[in-house]
Amino acid sequence: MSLIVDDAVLTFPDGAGRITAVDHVSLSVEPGEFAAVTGPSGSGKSSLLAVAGLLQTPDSGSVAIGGRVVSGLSRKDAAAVRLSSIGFVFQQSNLIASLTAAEQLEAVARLDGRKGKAVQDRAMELLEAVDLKDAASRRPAQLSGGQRQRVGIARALMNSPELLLVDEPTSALDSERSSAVMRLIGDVTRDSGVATLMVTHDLPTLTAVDSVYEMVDGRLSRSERAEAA
Ligand SMILES: Nc1ncnc2c1ncn2[C@@H]1O[C@H](COP(=O)(O)OP(=O)(O)OP(=O)(O)O)[C@@H](O)[C@H]1O
Repeated sequence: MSLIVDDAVLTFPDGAGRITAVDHVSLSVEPGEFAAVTGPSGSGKSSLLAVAGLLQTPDSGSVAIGGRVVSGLSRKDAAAVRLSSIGFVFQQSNLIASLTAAEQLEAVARLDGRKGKAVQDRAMELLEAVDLKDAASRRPAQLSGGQRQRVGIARALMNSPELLLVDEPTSALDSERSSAVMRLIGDVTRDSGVATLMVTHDLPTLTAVDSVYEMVDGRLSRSERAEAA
């Protein structure tokens, strides 16, 4: 299994008490599996992604990536795991305005201490996978919203992560572009063997996913929609 969340609990201070954002959640995602979590606003979806992405340490329970328990690491070690093993795709593509599409990807490798021809080749290979090879030298202002999101997806795969975490990737896109981005995430998940966990409100596009979970009040359950998807 690429991702195993085991009985995770995450609480936040709330006035005199605490609010339970993630309530005894267990979940596993296999290599090449595209799993989606839906649920109402405030149900804990982003908190679950933050736990899986080592941005929040659970109060109890554990997170394992590629068979290694990674919850409870020091900040420095958690940052190293994030860089080497986890790709993030956000609601907005969060690209750097001054860099070309290829440079956005190369910058990630540089953070990991890698540069040169192998890195440039990997960036071009990924831009080709998201159908943007011809746009490699364009800057974000010269790309459409959907193209920017595709650069963001390619960038998240640059360090060949075991786990891809995706937060509402289509909230800024119209329905046609949303479907294309979903299909693309499904394709790269299967082709690269990464385990993908996505949070979304975007129910119509869930046909592209392998498994669907629903989060309500911090608790996660397998959705009946999984059968339909
Ligand atoms: N940093 C924080 N401090 C305090 N409370 C928080 C914090 N982050 C989230 N919460 C609370 O935890 C609960 C779950 O929030 P979360 O953002 O995970 O939900 P969500 O399902 O992702 O919502 P949305 O769909 O609106 O993004 C909410 O009650 C929220 O107010």
